[in-house]
Amino acid sequence: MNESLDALQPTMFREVFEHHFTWASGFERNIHRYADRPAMTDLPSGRHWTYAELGRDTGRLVAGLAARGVGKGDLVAYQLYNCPEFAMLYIAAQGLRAVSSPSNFRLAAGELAHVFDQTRPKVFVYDVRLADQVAHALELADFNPQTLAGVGSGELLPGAIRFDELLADEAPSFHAPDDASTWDWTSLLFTSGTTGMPKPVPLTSLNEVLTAHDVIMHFPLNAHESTLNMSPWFHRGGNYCAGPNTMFYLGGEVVIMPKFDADAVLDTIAERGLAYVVGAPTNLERLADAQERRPRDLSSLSGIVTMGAPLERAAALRYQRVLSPRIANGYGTTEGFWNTYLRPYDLPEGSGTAGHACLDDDVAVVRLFDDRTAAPDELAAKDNKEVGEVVMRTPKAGYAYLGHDAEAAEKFRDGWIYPGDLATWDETETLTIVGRKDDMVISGGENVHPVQVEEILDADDQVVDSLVTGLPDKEWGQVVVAYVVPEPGAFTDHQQAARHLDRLCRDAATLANYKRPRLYAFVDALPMTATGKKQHYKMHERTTADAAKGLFVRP
Ligand SMILES: CC(=O)SCCNC(=O)CCNC(=O)[C@H](O)C(C)(C)COP(=O)(O)OP(=O)(O)OC[C@H]1O[C@@H](n2cnc3c(N)ncnc32)[C@H](O)[C@@H]1OP(=O)(O)O
Repeated sequence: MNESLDALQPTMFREVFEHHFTWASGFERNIHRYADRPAMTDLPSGRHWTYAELGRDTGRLVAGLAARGVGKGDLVAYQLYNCPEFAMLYIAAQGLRAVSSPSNFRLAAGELAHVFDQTRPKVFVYDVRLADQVAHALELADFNPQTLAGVGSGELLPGAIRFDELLADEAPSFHAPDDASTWDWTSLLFTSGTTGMPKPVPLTSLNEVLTAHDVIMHFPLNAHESTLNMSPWFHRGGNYCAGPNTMFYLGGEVVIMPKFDADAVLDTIAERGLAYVVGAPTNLERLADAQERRPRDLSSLSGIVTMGAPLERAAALRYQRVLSPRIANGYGTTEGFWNTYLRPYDLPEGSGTAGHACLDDDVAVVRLFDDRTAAPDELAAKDNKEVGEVVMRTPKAGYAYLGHDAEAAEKFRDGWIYPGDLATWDETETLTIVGRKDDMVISGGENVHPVQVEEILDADDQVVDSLVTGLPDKEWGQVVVAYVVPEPGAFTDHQQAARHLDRLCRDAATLANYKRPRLYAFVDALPMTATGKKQHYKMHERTTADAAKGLFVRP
């Protein structure tokens, strides 16, 4: 050992790493480096920003929020469709060492109240079109944020101000705080826990930077390119997958379309020469249908990236043929972003798989015991495609939940994330996702936890028991379906019964609309374990056959 080298400390590097390797520093660099280049274009309003203009407006927002007392560690929460204000709040929070926290605009009032209960944000910004549900949620949570602001021209809630009033008249351009640290918590996202209710996932500035790096490298993306992320930005796969997080760190342009419309996306690719579009497989399915109906020139595309649900083999091959030869698919979680990536050159052979581990990540499939607990030290066999649990270790995760220590201890163990996905791998360590440990359904890229729906159905006095699962579907990946055991003599008219239960779900304050079952089947009994647990996988296995037999009733 060279003692002089051993005694030498990388002190200056540590300083630079900690204070100048933040997401905010990266964005600030681009304000100057790419001052006159396009940063953001909002398609519905036609508004657009260069980097200098975005630096100016986010500087005004930083000053306006600071004047309202927002500082280090304060939560700046918002419930917005993809829009310029969303991007500006995300940036401005980083200019204050505050924490930005977007929530799902499809949440039911009771679910949003749960978000308020857990986080009590100092600022809450909402789209005025969501005013009714926000008002209901604030009332349920008995909560009044210090600052409540509305985006849009409709009527405001009592006590709310317009978003524009948050912008100071005079302020310096955005500046990364000198004391900001790569270790600061900068974002708080939400994932649905085992109960289905939103659970807060914090990310550090370093997580934000490394996620941007990862996306830039894997697509790959260049600073002169424009992207359109079709997913809602409140998802990790939205903002972070060539949305504001990546593109403003890189210096490229974000094109905003708040409401997904396949024809409008294809027209925009052709008109604006977009390099990438990103979305869940459901988005791609609709794009492919629309492109087949009316072909456009999509030659500007460097690729299409999808995540949020498995990409089926036949679908991947079709999108390659109809949309772009370069189709990619990331597999991961809100906690850790993507950890495997199906690269365009893996196609067509690899289609249907989730590809290989990402550059900075360790991914393994570990053996399961009979009761489906993982054996962390034993790998699942690669040669006979043994089904195990996939685990990952990644610098893109914060390895924490806010206020859910028990669930954090379950999910994060010895530096590994246990997301609950069942998978196989082969000799080349290509991963294939085959199911879930916890019976979660993925519909259109959104997670639905059966228990959250079953609780609502079971509360009806004509229902003995219910079981919610997913029916495989070409467009949605899976459609949420419910098997219901009625009380003797109840629900003789199945059509009427389905309508009654659908109304129950629509009216439930704790269930977002997209989670409600689209089909119902009425059965005499449900499969149970010896200890009285519902066996979802058994019903899941028969859904396709039941659909073919016409067993399901649409409300
Ligand atoms: C690690 C990660 O973060 S990856 C996350 C990736 N996930 C995603 O990106 C989510 C992608 N999904 C979506 O954006 C949307 O669900 C879409 C685009 C697929 C469908 O949305 P839209 O067609 O715009 O639906 P819209 O909002 O107009 O609602 C129409 C109906 O569809 C329902 N709906 C919307 N999304 C879904 C869904 N995912 N599943 C089931 N139903 C849905 C709505 O509840 C509504 O029902 P109703 O008319 O009976 O009330």
